Amino acid sequence: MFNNNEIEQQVAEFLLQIKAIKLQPNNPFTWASGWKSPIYCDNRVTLSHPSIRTYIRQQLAAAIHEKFGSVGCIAGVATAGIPQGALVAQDLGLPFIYVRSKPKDHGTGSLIEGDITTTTGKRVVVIEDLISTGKSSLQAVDALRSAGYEVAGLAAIFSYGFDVATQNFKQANCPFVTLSNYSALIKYAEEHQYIIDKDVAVLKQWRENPADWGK
Ligand SMILES: O=P(O)(O)OC[C@H]1O[C@H](OP(=O)(O)OP(=O)(O)O)[C@H](O)[C@@H]1O
Ligand SMILES: O=C(O)c1cc(=O)[nH]c(=O)[nH]1
Repeated sequence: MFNNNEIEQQVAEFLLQIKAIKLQPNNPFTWASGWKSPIYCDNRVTLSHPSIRTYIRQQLAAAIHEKFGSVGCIAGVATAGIPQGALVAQDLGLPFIYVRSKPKDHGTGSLIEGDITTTTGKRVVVIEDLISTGKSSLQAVDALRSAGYEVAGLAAIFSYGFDVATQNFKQANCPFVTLSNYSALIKYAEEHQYIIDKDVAVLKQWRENPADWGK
């Protein structure tokens, strides 16, 4: 049974354990959106830990089954969604394709890579590693729809839970599910002394207005 709370906490614990969560209040990260941030969640690190990537793969597969039912294809969002998506596709025995952020500028010039000519498997679930604003995810969703796919929804490992992302997904009419999220992460990190009070204060201030923080 897909149990959200338990999974949220377990994934948060894994991310903290393997130092995939990085805090740099004095040397902020720049995100894909251009936002500055004191925190970075590097889900790519999970790939280097076989038992953790297995857990994530299995939970993503279970979430897809529960939330989106029967699907014919898995699509990864380049680049961090590619390995996660390929693992999930393997788990489910489904075809796999991936969507680049822009068309390749040589060779085939493809935006979507893989066999997109099959008429079966046109109901696809998109795999992303992380949702901040949701822009990268939804760009991939658009590309797939333009190529004739029916996007059942998107599954990601982690979301910051920003309103802007919720609105963007709603506007795009694309349901999504994530294994863990920022509030579960902070709860676990505070309870288990992964962050010091000074950083908790910075994160609280950042979370109030992430788009303008550090500018
Ligand atoms: O929700 P958004 O505001 O779009 O941000 C999230 C995106 O940012 C990261 O990708 P990045 O652009 O860093 O590229 P990568 O996957 O190639 O590392 C992440 O993997 C998501 O795709
Ligand atoms: O928004 C992003 O670019 C981003 C944030 C984050 O915490 N981790 C990541 O991989 N990308």
